Amino acid sequence: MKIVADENMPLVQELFGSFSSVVSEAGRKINRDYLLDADVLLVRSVTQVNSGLLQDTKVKFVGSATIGTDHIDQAYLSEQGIKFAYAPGCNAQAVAEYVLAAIGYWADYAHKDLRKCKVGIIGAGNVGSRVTQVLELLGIEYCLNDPPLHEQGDSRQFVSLQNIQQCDVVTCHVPLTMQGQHATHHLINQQFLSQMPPGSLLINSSRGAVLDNTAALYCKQAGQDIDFVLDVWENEPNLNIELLNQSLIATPHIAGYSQEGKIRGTYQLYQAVCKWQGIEQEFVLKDLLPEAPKWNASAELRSDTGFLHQNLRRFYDIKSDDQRMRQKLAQVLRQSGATISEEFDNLRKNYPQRLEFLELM
Ligand SMILES: NC(=O)C1=CN([C@@H]2O[C@H](COP(=O)(O)OP(=O)(O)OC[C@H]3O[C@@H](n4cnc5c(N)ncnc54)[C@H](O)[C@@H]3O)[C@@H](O)[C@H]2O)C=CC1
Ligand SMILES: O=C(O)C(=O)[C@H](O)COP(=O)(O)O
Repeated sequence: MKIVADENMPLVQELFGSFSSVVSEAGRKINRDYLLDADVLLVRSVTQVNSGLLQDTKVKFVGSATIGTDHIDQAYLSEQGIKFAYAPGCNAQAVAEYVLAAIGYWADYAHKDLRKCKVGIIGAGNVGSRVTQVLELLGIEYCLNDPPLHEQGDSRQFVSLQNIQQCDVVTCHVPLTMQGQHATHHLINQQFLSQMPPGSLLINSSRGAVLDNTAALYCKQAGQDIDFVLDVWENEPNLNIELLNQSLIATPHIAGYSQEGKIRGTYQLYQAVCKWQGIEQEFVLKDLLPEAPKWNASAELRSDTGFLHQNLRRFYDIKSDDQRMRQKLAQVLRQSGATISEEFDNLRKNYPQRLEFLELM
């Protein structure tokens, strides 16, 4: 068996090497030439998997070590009888910790008392649910919006998007969908943004196009008093620098980039390939995950979340990710040579080790 894999996937050789040859390559460079004699293709979100990539190849299994699957033409794979697997929930905790760090930084920056704030969560799946766990841990009020789950009979209480947009903090945890009754493309649009109260915060760590980036820039340029924490951008990796400049926190699509999240992603695909091939698994996940110091959000923190940012930053300092991105992209703009897109990808490829720090169920 021959596997072609994104070079940003950890442990591929270790997990698959005993029963397959493995070729690793930068995700954006994987093209049909790499795949002509490949049986399995393992990608991350930067490789568009469709007929243009797979036609006339013998690939029979595609795996994406990610939660989001908007880069995969699943209808084509199904038509061609190509098996598909992804990694639901693999890095959900990392995103929830990113959101907590963003809220903590904003509260510190804007002198907000989080005990008097309400967080509106759009999308109550793996990530959104972990965000609720984190907020409950800290005694911070929240509400949920998820029409598909509500229609499926989920027993949790849900509110309308109109209620969400009145919250002090809005955080998006939906897939990017272009069609259908609940399509999420530009879900956060000019109308939504205009209804957000002065001094509120919008966090987008889902997909760039869930937020209309042009509308977001317009509202800031028009002087609207809302803050943005943006991890994902329309037209990645060629993001809108002016929107970055207008954001409180800007990061290069790394909300899910904990070591554990990346390892779980590869491991979930290892499990899927072993099942597909009838191979007995040699490895167990817990033996692959790093030891990490855990933060016990003590009771007193529940009473005074004012120290949230100061307490959190020793585990994850979101502002350092923001500063690194701004410095690197500013260098690009000053010098010829590298491009914004190349630097965006470099920031992700060379992202420093980050370990998960919360004990969630
Ligand atoms: N920035 C990053 O590094 C990461 C980003 N993501 C993104 O976050 C998204 C969510 O991740 P999970 O929560 O694990 O996915 P999930 O599939 O567990 O949950 C998504 C939820 O969104 C809901 N939903 C769909 N359309 C909606 C709409 N129009 N309004 C409200 N809710 C809607 C679904 O019913 C579902 O409950 C992923 O699809 C991915 O695009 C995920 C991991 C890392
Ligand atoms: O899992 C997802 O969905 C994500 O957004 C990942 O953080 C994407 O990471 P890459 O696949 O782009 O490395």
